Amino acid sequence: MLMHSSVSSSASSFNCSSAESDEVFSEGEDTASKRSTMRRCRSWRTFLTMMQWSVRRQSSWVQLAGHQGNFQLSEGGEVLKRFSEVEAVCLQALMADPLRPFVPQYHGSVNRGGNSYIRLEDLLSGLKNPVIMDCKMGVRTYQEEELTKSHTKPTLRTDMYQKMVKVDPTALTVEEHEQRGVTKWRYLQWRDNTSSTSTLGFRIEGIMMENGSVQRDFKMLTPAKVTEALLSFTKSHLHILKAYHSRLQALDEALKESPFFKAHEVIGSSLLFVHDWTSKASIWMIDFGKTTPSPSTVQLSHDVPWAEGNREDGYLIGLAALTSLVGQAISQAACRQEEKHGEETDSVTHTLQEQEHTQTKSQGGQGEAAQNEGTSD
Ligand SMILES: O=P(O)(O)O[C@H]1[C@H](O)[C@@H](OP(=O)(O)O)[C@H](OP(=O)(O)O)[C@@H](OP(=O)(O)O)[C@H]1O
Ligand SMILES: Nc1ncnc2c1ncn2[C@@H]1O[C@H](COP(=O)(O)OP(=O)(O)O)[C@@H](O)[C@H]1O
Repeated sequence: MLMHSSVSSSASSFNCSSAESDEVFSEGEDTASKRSTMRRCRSWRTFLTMMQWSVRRQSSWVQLAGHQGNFQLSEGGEVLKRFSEVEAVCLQALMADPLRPFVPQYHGSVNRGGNSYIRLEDLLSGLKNPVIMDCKMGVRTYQEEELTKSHTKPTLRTDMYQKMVKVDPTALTVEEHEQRGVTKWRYLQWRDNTSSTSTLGFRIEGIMMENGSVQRDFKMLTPAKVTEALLSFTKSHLHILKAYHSRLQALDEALKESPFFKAHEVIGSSLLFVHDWTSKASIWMIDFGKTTPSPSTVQLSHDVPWAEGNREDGYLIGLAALTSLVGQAISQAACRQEEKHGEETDSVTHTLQEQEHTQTKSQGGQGEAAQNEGTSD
C-alpha cells in the first residue's frame, strides 16, 4: 500500500483551533461587530490552515511496505502503528540499548477510535520529497513456529495461494492447486527463495522515488541486479551512497555492542533507507513484529545459515552483503563520474582547441590584412 499523507491530511480535516474558538460571539453584539469578528475568524482560519498545510507538507509520509491500514499519521512528527505487544516490548527495550540511535523514537501507546497504536517517530519528517527503500533483513522471513504449525496444524491460505498463482502457477504442486490453498510457511518460504533473501540475507521490498513512483516485486536474485537498483535509487550520487555506507558500518558496530541483538531472533525486520536531494540520508531499523527473545539455551550468532531448530536469522549475513553491495555501487558511481568528467574534459579541450584554431586563423588573417595595409601605403 502507498499512502501520501500530505494529500490525505489536507486542509479539509482541519479543526477550528483554540485561537479561533476564543472568538465567541457574545449576546447582543451588533451586526457590524459580528461581521468584523467573522472576517477576523476567517483570516485566522485561512492563516492557520495554510500553516497546518505547510507544516504537514514537511512530511510527505508514505507507507512503502507492510500491512494495509496499519498506520495513521499523527501530529508532531509521529506515526501511529497498529499495536502489537511483541513490537512494543522490543521498542521499549531498544530505547535503552546501543541500537537506540538506529530505531525510531518510541513514545509508548495511544488509543484512537477504539484501537491501540504504537507511537513512533516519523522518519520522513523534515525530508523534502523523500526517496525511500525498504530492505527486509535476514535469510528467512518466517518464524520457526510457522514451520512447526505447517506440519502439526496446517491452515491453508487462499490469499497466499492466489498471490503465488499470479506470479508463477508452475511453482505450485498439483495438490496445492487442488486445495487452492497453501500454508503461510510455504508462501513465505517461496517468497524467500524467489528473492535474494535466501541467498544474500536481505531483499529489497520496495523503492519510492521523489516523484512518488513506487517499484515493488523486485526479481533480484543476483548481487549485480541489487547494485543496479542501488545506483538507480541514489541516482549514482556518491555522497548519498557514502552516507549510507557509513551508516551501515555504524549499525554493524552497534549490533555487536547490543545486548538486545544478542538475545533476540530478528525476523521480518527491515532497514528503511531515506534520503532527499538536500543531502539528508539515513537508515533505520523498523518492524519488530516478529522479533522475539531467543530461547535461553540458544546463543545466536546471526551470521550463520539457518537450519531448523538453530533459530539463526542471518541478519548479519544480510548486513554484510548489503554493505558490500553499497560499496560496489560507490565504486561504480565513482567510475561513471570519472568517465563523465573525462568526457567533459575532452569536450572542453576540444572546444578550446577549436577556439584557438579559429583565433590563430583570424589573427593570421588580420596580420595579412595589416601587411596588405602596410604595402598599400
Ligand atoms: O509481503 P507479502 O508477500 O504480501 O507477504 C506478507 C509479508 O510476508 C508480511 O510480513 P511483514 O510484516 O514482515 O511484511 C506477513 O505478515 P506477518 O508479519 O503477519 O507475518 C504477511 O502475512 P499475513 O499478515 O499473515 O498475511 C504476508 O502476507
Ligand atoms: N517510523 C516510521 N516513519 C516513517 N515511515 C515508517 C515508519 N515505520 C514504518 N514506516 C513505513 O511503513 C512501511 C511498513 O512498516 P512496517 O513496520 O514494516 O509495517 P508492517 O509491520 O505492517 O510490515 C515501511 O516500509 C515504511 O514505508
